[in-house]
Amino acid sequence: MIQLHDRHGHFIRIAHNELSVSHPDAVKKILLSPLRKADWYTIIAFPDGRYQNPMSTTDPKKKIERSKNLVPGYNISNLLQSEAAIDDNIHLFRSWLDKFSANGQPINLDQYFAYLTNDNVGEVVFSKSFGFLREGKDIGNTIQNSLGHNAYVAIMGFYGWLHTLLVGNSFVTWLGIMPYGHIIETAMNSVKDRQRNVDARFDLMSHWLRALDEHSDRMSVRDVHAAVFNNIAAGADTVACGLQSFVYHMIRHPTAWQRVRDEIIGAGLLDENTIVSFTDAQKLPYLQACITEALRVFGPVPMGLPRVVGPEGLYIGGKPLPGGTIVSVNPHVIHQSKEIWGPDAREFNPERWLSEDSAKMQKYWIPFGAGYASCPGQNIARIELSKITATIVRDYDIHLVDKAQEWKYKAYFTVVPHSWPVYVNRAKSGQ
Ligand code: HEM
Repeated sequence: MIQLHDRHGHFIRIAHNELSVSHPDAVKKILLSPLRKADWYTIIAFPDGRYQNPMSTTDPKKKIERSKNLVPGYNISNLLQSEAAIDDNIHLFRSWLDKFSANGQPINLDQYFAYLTNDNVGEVVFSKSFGFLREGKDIGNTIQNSLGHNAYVAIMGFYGWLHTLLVGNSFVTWLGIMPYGHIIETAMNSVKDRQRNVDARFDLMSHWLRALDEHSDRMSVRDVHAAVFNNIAAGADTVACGLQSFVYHMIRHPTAWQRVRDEIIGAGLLDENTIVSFTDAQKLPYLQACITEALRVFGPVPMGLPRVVGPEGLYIGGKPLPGGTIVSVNPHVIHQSKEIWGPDAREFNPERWLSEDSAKMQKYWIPFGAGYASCPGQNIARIELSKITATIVRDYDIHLVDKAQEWKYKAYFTVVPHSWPVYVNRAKSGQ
């Protein structure tokens, strides 16, 4: 899509009634305005159409109404109640890195990042890890299957009727034959357990069950189930990709790696028995610039976010777009635009975020989308990315097994990189 825009300009017709738009005004005129989401989103009602949720709801007003019951849980101070549980998972993750470091064997970080982010999302949403890190394996092939789910959603969203016929119906849900096994089972059991003890911990589910208690007129237990599915589905691959992008680009820029380590040492965050806290990691401007740049140069969502032009039509860059046209804004396309970012748009350059122009650039930085439909989980992502990257850079040296090897990736609604094995070594303390 990036190459097509390079060759043919701001507007690429990608279906009979759909345009991919790369014009700099697209963020403001498409994502930041209250245009209806395209029908593709209706597939997000998983496992079937009874489980409507904010993402599957295309009408902006109804979407905002649905989100209202769920959003208070996502504020930072609530989320930080799960920080100790995230720390426990990062300790487990480090014990795997230490094992590979000790035996000198290469590690596929994509797998271990996926275990870590799945276990973290379990903790944040319903105070339960899925146990991937404890076992050091993809229990029941769940993560592999979720990749199939990711591909299915990206494609079948365009064939809603076929999806309903094949799997998106209550009969198939009742049969219980879909391959989400371990994740859905753990999630459903947790909702059931928690309904007996709403106050077990201050996690997202406790907020949602309390909202259900207070507003049973505008919410049902199915809304809670849908929110749990949705957050688990949206909250692991994405953060894992962000972590991969950070490490992959930083090990190719060793001076940036060292500069972050120096920043951490300079801030006195030297105790290797502790995981760097979110509060401390936030105070490291160069680390934050590197995370921001990793999400820009290769962010987790490479698919267009489609909206429908209202009946009055829309002008973008002087081009008239008739009412009913589907217009989509692809974060990868916007993030690679030389018109927006300059000639080094396709290079990893964290310094751009420390320049005077960074505030102007921020409005084109859309890894989490933008506007009324943007990612509600971005604070969770920021907490995880800040803590995990700071701890890894402080504690490890990482090298590609084959310096010339580029990663490979599978791109659906989210993109999942793989095949870039590395050696990890414990860093000498304070260097
Ligand atoms: C770096 C990590 C992440 C990125 C880049 C990301 C990006 C996105 C994007 C682009 C969307 C769709 C916006 C649209 O349709 O216009 C989205 C939606 C969503 N994300 Fe994230 N996300 C991340 C992490 C998370 C996490 C950690 C969670 C929760 C645990 C989460 C939960 C959700 C949910 C529930 C939706 C659908 C919400 C709605 O439409 O109201 N995301 N995310």
